[in-house]
Amino acid sequence: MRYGHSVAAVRRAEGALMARVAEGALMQRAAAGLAAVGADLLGRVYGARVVVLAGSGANGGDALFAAARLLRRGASGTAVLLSPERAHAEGLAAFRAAGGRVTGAEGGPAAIARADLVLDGITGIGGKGGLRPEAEPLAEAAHEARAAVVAVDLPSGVDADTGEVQGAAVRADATVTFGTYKPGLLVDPAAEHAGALRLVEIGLDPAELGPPELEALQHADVAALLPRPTGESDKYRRGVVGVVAGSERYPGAAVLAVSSAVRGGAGAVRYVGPGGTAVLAQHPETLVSDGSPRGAGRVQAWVVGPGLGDDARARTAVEEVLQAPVPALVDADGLRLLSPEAVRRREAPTLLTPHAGEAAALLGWSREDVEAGRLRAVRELAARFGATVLLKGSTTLVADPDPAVPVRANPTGTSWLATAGSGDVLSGLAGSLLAAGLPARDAGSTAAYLHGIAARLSTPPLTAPDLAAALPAAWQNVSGGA
Ligand SMILES: NC(=O)C1=CN([C@@H]2O[C@H](COP(=O)(O)OP(=O)(O)OC[C@H]3O[C@@H](n4cnc5c(N)ncnc54)[C@H](OP(=O)(O)O)[C@@H]3O)[C@@H](O)[C@H]2O)[C@@H](O)CC1
Ligand SMILES: [K+]
Repeated sequence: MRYGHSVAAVRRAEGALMARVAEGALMQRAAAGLAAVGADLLGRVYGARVVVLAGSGANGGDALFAAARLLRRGASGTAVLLSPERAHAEGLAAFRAAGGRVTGAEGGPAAIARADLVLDGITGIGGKGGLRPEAEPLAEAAHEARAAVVAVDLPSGVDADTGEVQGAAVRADATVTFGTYKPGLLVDPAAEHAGALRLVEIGLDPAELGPPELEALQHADVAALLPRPTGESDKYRRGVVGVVAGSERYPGAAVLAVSSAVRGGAGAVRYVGPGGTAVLAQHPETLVSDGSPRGAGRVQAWVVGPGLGDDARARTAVEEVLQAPVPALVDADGLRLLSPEAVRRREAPTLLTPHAGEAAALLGWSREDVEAGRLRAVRELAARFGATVLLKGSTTLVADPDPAVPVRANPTGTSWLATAGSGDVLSGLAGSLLAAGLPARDAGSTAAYLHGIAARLSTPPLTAPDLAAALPAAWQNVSGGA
């Protein structure tokens, strides 16, 4: 698991640690880790040209000390100081002593254009708002240069706690972060600025850090969560998932949601709706009925919404699913038809799976506001509906209704997932995991993880059926065949 802690938690743990170690020791640990990543990216340090973008805080200090280490191994270097009179004094002295040159912001773009490596030490967790105007041309030049850009702790200009980006921010190829991940590194739009993530341990005490704001599953976490049949299992004990999807107008959504539900860990899939013939043609193992959910027989979880349309039948289906005493996933058209009150009244878990546009409609926000403030949006939805909410996107987020429970951010997303029917595949899969007994946050985050891996294993440009077909391979890839 990767954990993302708030700036307040990092400051608290840093304060406790600083009281126990020699002054400057933490910065040296950070600089050593940063220099090692820089050396890795350069391949050959001797003769390489390193540029440091140094703000006035400790973030600039880290970058200057790291550059000094590279200079001592034969690199040449220029520090671009954003406020020359307030640069980190010890870092600057070490950099100069190692032979580094110094310039003001105006000399930055020319130096960056010739660089092999740019260390972005403008701001770290002390940064407020986007980049200031004097730093913007430097971020721009770094983005355009051929140099590898390494962000120190965070890409400067992104919000560490929320992942929001107000105005300009540095775009890095890699980010070396210290002690713990920050939520912003795992949530878009900031995550898009961070590139590959590297964590450098500096000795922060987990007890001082406290619970994380955010978590990102890794392979081993997902492998441990995936349901596995035992000797005692039969199809009913493994869970039956009911899928209410598709309509005369959109029969394809039914087939897609079922195609992932049958591959999602439940023992059987019950399909309810007018698409039974199309579903059976693709998945003869499905139990089909064209009545309404209430009369369809027992299930351990319902999925309602993909391609459902909005006629009277669709409305009744959503109502009946929300009245059922089993976990329910509501997606797509189901989100337009649900009554918030009916969701709040439920005792069994509810998982809502909106994309940004649907989330905006549910919240009464603009789509742009949801996209810019994804963490805020998903938490707000979970609180308002008293439900688990999966907000789709390149970093899909899953929030529990209890605000003390960390939000899960999915690290496996890819832009190839932005394809028609991809959401239907995700709902069938997550519903199947719910029926197999996973709690809603685990079902949603595990489904998002596998969905992303399936996309990565498929040959682009991928289609939704490819994605469903790749789920067994994704499952194997994550669980190592176990
Ligand atoms: N956590 C740990 O254990 C360890 C942390 N370490 C490191 O310390 C870093 C935090 O350092 P920090 O607290 O000195 O703040 P930092 O991020 O350098 O920036 C503050 C300066 O930036 C300025 N500034 C603000 N906003 C701005 C903007 N939008 N655009 C431009 N400038 C802006 C502001 O200046 P002012 O407002 O005074 O002009 C202020 O002086 C942390 O990220 C990590 O790298 C490591 O050394 C090892 C141990
Ligand atoms: K930075």
